[in-house]
Amino acid sequence: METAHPFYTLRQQGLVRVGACTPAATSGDPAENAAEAIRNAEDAHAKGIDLLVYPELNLTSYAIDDLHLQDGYLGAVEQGLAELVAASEHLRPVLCVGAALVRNGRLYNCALAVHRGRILGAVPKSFLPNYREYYEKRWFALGSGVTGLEMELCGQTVPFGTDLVFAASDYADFTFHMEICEDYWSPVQPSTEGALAGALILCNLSASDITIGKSRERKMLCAASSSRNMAAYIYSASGPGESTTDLAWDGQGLIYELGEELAESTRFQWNAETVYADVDAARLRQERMRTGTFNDAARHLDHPETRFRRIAFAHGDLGEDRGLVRAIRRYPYVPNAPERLDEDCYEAFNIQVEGLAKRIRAAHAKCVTIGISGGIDSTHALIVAAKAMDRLDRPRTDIRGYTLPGFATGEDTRGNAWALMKAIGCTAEEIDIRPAARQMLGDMGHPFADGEPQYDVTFENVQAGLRTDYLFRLAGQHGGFVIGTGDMSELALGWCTYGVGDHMSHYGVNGGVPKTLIQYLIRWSERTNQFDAATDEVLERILATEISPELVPADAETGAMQSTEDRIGPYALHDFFLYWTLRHGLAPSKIAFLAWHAWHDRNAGMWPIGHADDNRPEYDLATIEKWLRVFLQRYFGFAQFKRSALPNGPKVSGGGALSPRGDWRAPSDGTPAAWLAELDANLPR
Ligand SMILES: Nc1ncnc2c1ncn2[C@@H]1O[C@H](COP(=O)(O)OP(=O)(O)OC[C@H]2O[C@@H]([n+]3cccc(C(=O)O)c3)[C@H](O)[C@@H]2O)[C@@H](O)[C@H]1O
Ligand SMILES: Nc1ncnc2c1ncn2[C@@H]1O[C@H](COP(=O)(O)OP(=O)(O)OP(=O)(O)O)[C@@H](O)[C@H]1O
Ligand SMILES: NC(=O)CC[C@H](N)C(=O)O
Repeated sequence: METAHPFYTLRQQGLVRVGACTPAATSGDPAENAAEAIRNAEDAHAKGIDLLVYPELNLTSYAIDDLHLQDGYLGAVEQGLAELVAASEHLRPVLCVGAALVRNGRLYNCALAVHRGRILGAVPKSFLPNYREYYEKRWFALGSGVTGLEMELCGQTVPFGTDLVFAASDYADFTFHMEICEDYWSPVQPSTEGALAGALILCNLSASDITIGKSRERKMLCAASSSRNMAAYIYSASGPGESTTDLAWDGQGLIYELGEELAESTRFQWNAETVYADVDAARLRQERMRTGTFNDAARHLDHPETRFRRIAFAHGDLGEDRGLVRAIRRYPYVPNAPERLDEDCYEAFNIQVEGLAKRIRAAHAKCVTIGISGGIDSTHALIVAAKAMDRLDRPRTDIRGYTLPGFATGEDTRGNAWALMKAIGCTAEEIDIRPAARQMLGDMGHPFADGEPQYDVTFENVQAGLRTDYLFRLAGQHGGFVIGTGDMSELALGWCTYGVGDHMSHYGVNGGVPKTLIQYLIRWSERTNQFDAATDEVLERILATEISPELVPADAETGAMQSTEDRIGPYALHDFFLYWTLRHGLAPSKIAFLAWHAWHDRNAGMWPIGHADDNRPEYDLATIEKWLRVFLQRYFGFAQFKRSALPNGPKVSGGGALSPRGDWRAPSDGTPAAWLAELDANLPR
């Protein structure tokens, strides 16, 4: 295998490829089960899998009743294990295999970690089911409380106990724990202690007979375990080939991470199957670090890491490019699946409406004022305000919409602004800000006042400032307050005019909504008939218009409007960068790695439902790097002072918010140097 630039390797990015194997079982034949396990391990090796989880007692067989207690049989199990250990010598994955083993005259139902010819440890099952169809206490000794021991196995001295976590010495964040089937049905799950002791990946070797509804129950437990323990959870249940004397087996392999399913096997099939996925162990470590409850829970259980043995092993990763087996959303704030998208939009929209309605009532506002540009942010703020007034049983005329054309306002957007205000039924007015702007620019000695085409930031900010000035004074005049329209993406970038500008308002309804979601919220309001057909028609027109602040006149030769995305980069990428920075704290090079996998091929992966076919860009690594630099410079540098003085507004997304009183606190005089240096050091050149 060829060595790749570290940037392209899973190890560098803190990802570990894990597999759940459902082998073809042969009931009561350890030699054949070992041979099958070796075939599965070789297949996993070829797939580049780092950690492979087999079912409970896969070498021994689970449903063999009193055969478990036959010395002749137990010898065959150890022989099978020895063959697997020998075969593992040249294989990549750590193998989590199940076998019944005798130690000190007691038979234990064990999970063993086997890697490159070494048995790293043996963990006995803590909880033995002995109710309904289960009789495990008839054969096995309880593992609960068994710690600190060793056993002799296949000529090796092997750590034995429920106090083991395994950690690769040459692969950061590759740490795991093993538990066995019933262990995760228990109210006190052994893997919780393993997680608190440092394991990021939790493995469950299971022999769970299938009855109606059991699959859902197992998924629920995987989701809950991975979510509560802030971990990846790999689960493998025995499949066809186990004895069907009284029970049946479906072979269910599952991989979960932080409550979300990454992979699932096909059940009820005779052939072996290994499902696999790349789990983001570094993200899990981050998640624990940023959720104090995880530390508190360790204290609550008297710090399991002081009791656990940490078994080190050298993984021996060769540093090859193994691609990425993991779905990465192009739009982290926009779900791909239609039902999820509708649910998210319903919640987002109602959070905004609820936030504003409460504020209107609390402020005893006679009206609200909004600057209506014909762009999507102010459009969205207006439809949220309309619903808020509806909910308060007040007329929509209590919304005072102002279109405030300046030097660069296009006729189309101005027309859209008017059409929208009419369709919504708010009070609509127009004030030409150009005379006031000319006056101000002249007073300031700006060359534009003398006819020079100097369209600099001052020229822009004078217009943005005057609009805000008008809106605040009009709000005061009419007994109301100003609704801010700026969105979360603009706050991330500091893409607004500070203080006396669109940065300021009395209540910012969109501050918690990223730009990429706003378009979907407007579409959702159309799809779910929140407004009438006339409004929907205007909304469609507005969605079709390119995002532009319209602060600088159109190009004299081409007539092209100033495009926001030409200047600061695509919001699609900025929202991607924002999500992984704000919510997960990932290093910039890791974010570039994920962005490249998500965006470099327009035909790969999913697009959100309804996403236009003719608007499916792709970005190479150089482009991603270019805009990521802009993002880092603005987000960690220049933009924070604007966020530190932010109006109130509701948090909307689980992906974070930028209020200095909420999810994101940072100094207003910071520097992006460390993040830019990390990018320099780790991107391929
Ligand atoms: N850390 C810090 N603490 C305190 N003050 C700091 C500061 N860093 C810069 N400053 C000062 O802040 C000022 C610069 O900030 P600011 O006045 O906001 O102005 P600035 O960010 O330079 O300009 C606003 C930008 O936002 C764009 N914009 C405006 C309006 C709407 C939209 C839109 O598309 O929605 C876009 C516009 O095109 C322009 O590029 C300077 O006077 C600078 O000295
Ligand atoms: N011509 C205009 N008339 C009224 N208000 C305006 C006008 N232009 C800008 N504004 C106000 O300033 C805000 C920021 O304007 P700008 O167009 O620069 O950015 P934007 O983020 O693209 O917003 P939008 O999508 O609402 O246009 C707008 O949301 C709007 O409230
Ligand atoms: N092997 C086991 O521990 C099976 C018990 C488990 N509660 C089940 O329902 O599948």
